[in-house]
Amino acid sequence: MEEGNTRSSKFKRLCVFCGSNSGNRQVFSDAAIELGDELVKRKIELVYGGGSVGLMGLISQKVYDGGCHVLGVIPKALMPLEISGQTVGEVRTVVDMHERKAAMAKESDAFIALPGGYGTMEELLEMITWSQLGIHKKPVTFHSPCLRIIFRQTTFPCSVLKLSGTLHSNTLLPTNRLRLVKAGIWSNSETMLNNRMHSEGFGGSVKWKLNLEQFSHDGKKVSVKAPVEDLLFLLYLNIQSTPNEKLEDILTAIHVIASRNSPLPGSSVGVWNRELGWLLRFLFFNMNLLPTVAVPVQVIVDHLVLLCHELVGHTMK
Ligand SMILES: CC(C)=CCNc1ncnc2c1ncn2[C@@H]1O[C@H](COP(=O)(O)O)[C@@H](O)[C@H]1O
Repeated sequence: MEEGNTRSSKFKRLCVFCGSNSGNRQVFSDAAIELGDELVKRKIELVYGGGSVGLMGLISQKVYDGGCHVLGVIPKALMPLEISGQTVGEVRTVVDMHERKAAMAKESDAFIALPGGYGTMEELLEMITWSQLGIHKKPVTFHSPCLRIIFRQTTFPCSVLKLSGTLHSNTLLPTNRLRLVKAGIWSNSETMLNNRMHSEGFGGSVKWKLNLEQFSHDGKKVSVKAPVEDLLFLLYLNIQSTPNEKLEDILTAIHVIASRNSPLPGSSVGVWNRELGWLLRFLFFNMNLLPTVAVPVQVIVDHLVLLCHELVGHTMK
């Protein structure tokens, strides 16, 4: 809901993981400032790692200047100004990095990662792991508006995504593999987060999941109830390995779905339709830039057919 320049959000406090450096490209700083603006617009409080270095400093200053509460959680060892700089807003001192992460997780409703290095990646992956273990049930994602930029210009999410390649060694259960590749494809991080909340039963019942019992990988049948976004993300990861004629079919199918606007009452199909439209554009822009995950093309096509039937079936009722 929008009121002038202010939007409401179901998230009160968001934890942002990001680089302690600004990187060598303006787009990273822009992304931090842009996300800071989004939080202010939505009156969402920030939880972050404290200090004023790098992207952490940029986003915390932006949110603080915008009048929203900022909580910086900083280990004693990083407290000296010459290490981390001045923290704006509330400062919570903790004993070590472990306690910091636990505090950041406890204080937040969701997690978003901006570009960063090892620290950011470690924090992001730990939150995904905790989600996998059921330690928390909060959404975890990348700040999607800069996803395209990140794909083009850093190896960070590519590294995360490449981890999803472990699916081939069966060390990741299909359900957890899907959790790992949750990085947003949407134009709007919050839509993505809301959908995660939605599909995981927060703030509403589970309404829109595909039953992937027909999913066959390496000759094995798996049984997964997956939100549509997971399927689309798999598609997105694999589109590069899809032969052109199939690709055209897929994109046409997506377009047909995207042009439908008659969701079931109370369902999130309307949201999906909009997001599918965005996906279409995104796919065209990024087709050649994506890491390949060698899921057989036929599996993806089968999924998509299933997806079309499900979506069309539901939207036409
Ligand atoms: C000793 C030193 C170089 C300190 C730099 N100053 C820092 N101050 C506060 N948190 C930090 C600092 N460096 C890394 N971090 C932690 O690591 C994450 C970012 O690491 P990175 O830049 O992506 O890899 C941050 O979210 C934060 O939790």
